[in-house]
Amino acid sequence: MKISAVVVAAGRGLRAGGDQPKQWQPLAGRTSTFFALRAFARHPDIGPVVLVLHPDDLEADLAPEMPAVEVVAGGATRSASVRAGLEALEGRADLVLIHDAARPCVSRAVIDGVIAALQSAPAATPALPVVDALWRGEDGQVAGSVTRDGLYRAQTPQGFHLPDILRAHRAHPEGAADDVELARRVGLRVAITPGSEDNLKITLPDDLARADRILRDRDGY
Ligand SMILES: Nc1ccn([C@@H]2O[C@H](COP(=O)(O)OP(=O)(O)OP(=O)(O)O)[C@@H](O)[C@H]2O)c(=O)n1
Ligand SMILES: C[C@](O)(CO)[C@H](O)COP(=O)(O)O
Repeated sequence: MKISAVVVAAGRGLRAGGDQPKQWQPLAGRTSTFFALRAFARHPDIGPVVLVLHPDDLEADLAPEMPAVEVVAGGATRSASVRAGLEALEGRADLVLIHDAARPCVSRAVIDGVIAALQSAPAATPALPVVDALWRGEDGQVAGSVTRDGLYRAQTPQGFHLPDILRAHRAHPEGAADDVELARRVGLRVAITPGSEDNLKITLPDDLARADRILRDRDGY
């Protein structure tokens, strides 16, 4: 089966702050987008790879050393950006892995876990079980406990059969937090595969430094 990838990099990174969006800030000598893209571009079983950029970034010489990929313009929401990438792939792949450019430390093992699950499942996502106690807070006070049983922290790449996830996006242009949620809205069952603590999403200011440490600790990063 032909496996493609969509890497979404069209957000503005408001929660992370900084003088440019988080996916373009310096990280281990490159950028988060570089490392996220490279994980898919150098995988021997994956291609084509589509990079989704903010319209303002299309003309910018943001990444002279980027892996060779196709580029399309994203939209105002993550879902709109993903859909732009999926539309560009229509008819050219069987499977698609959808990944955040803001998750630069994704490993080959996490990617391969999703691909393996897609051989028998309609959709698959890496995730980590919640291990901490969970509370609801009100006015700075602990107001109650929430069971952690059966709760997971979602990661990417989220994997699908390309026609299925295109159908889900077209049926639900209102979008959702992630593609798993849209897939479930059209009735797809989504398998959970092993995630990794290293596969963090750069979201808040300190996350860049953490990702930097993870990448520099890897051999030949
Ligand atoms: N309109 C958008 C919004 C998000 N993304 C991408 O989706 C991924 C996950 O989104 P998130 O972490 O929420 O990124 P931002 O929207 O950029 O962050 P923030 O909400 O802090 O502004 C990121 O790689 C981001 O670039 C995108 O391609 N298009
Ligand atoms: C897709 C995702 O990375 C799953 O954890 C996440 O939903 C992306 O965006 P969010 O704005 O941080 O929810």
